[in-house]
Amino acid sequence: MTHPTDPQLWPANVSVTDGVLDLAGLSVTELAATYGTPSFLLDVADLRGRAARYRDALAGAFAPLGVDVDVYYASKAFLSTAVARWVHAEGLRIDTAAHGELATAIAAGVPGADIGLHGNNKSAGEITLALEHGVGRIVVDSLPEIDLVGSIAARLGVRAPVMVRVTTGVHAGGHEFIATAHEDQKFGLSLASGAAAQALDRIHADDRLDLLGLHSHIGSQILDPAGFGEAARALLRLRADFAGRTGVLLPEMDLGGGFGIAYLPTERGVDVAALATDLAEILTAEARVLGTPLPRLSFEPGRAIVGPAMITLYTVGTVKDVVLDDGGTRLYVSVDGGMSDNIRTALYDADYHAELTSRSSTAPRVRSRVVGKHCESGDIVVRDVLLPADLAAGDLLAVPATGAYGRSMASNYNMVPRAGVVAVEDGQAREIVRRETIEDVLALDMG
Ligand SMILES: Cc1ncc(COP(=O)(O)O)c(C=O)c1O
Ligand SMILES: N[C@@H](CCCC[NH3+])C(=O)O
Repeated sequence: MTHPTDPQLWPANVSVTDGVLDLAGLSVTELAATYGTPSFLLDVADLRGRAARYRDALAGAFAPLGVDVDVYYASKAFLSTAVARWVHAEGLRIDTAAHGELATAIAAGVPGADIGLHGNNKSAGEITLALEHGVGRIVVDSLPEIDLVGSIAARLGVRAPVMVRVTTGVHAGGHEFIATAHEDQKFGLSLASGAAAQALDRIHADDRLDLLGLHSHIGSQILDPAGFGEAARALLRLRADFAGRTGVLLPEMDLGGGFGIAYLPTERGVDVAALATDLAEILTAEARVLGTPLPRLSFEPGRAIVGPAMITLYTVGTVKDVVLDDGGTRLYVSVDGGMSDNIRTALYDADYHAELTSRSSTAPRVRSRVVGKHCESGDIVVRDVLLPADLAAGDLLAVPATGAYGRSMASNYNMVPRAGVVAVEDGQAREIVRRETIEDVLALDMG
């Protein structure tokens, strides 16, 4: 059994007394009574600590080289105005990829200069909103987008700061659906086909655009850091080629996000300090070969900042023993949420862990599966976990490491209201995203 205090898997401020989990000074039994379940519970100090550690590790590794580093929080992992303010206060900027994320960052009071805009199919409305708010950069993802951004900038009378997202051919990431830099997928401009160089030339020749540099995001939930170095070297070479052609040495380079975290007691997340130190060496060596100084760098971690800072709290309902082909049994533990608050298990075969957190149990641990309440047999939250055999309706189960791509990918499947997010700090809790009600769901029905 893993005791829920392993900081790789659980938020930093958890403890367990008589089997009851306490998060930042409040027990999950009190939190469930006040806010209901399923709920996402956020350890605010843990979130802020991770943001600060990423900033310090990445900036610290490059400071001795005289290279400045910006860290953008990839808000697709999870965003609310409170989270935007907290991570911004820790020195992170905000990376957005659609209207809602951009609007939330703006509503949080994050200055435009500290916001970036991504997307493979940005609308004219999104680009206009970004430029009206003076975003620090728009990451161009296709050739047609160059003219779209240019024409909107001209209409607004501004010069648009842009980067070019380069598909480097590096294959990385936890699942095919979340690898983003191989050739046959929708993101970016290919290095191999020459599309990236063509984009650079076009932007360079366009007075409406200010070309800041190159961007690469190779994938998500990456546990082997080698791909970052490979992609970075490819970008430095492209930058040197461009400088050779035009005499312009691009000032910035973004190496994206994708830093993997632990989802199981046996896993370890990426050691960002070690990764940053290795990367600093790789980039220094490559820059020496190319004879070019290093650019200002940026990174876009999402999952690694918010993922481990949240847990999902569920109430157990039906529990049944199912006989398997091998003659053994599996305990099917149904909870009051499921694929509507965590689609990752169904979508990526993702693994999660779960613990009973509302009482202690001396019952033997048995092979179990935590499933949701939706009308799909694939509605699985935790595929394989050992749970006490005496689990019963009314028990509280917690699933750790659900802060990233849980609430942000939540749905109303079966017309369930989406779970809220409760932020806890120093014994105080408040909902930062309100739990939806049936009235919210019905309100969209126009009759
Ligand atoms: C462009 C871009 N930047 C950053 C991220 C953040 O990734 P992660 O949450 O894996 O750190 C993503 C998602 O993978 C992305 O597409
Ligand atoms: N949603 C994915 C990550 C995609 C990241 C966006 N490029 C996940 O849950 O792992």
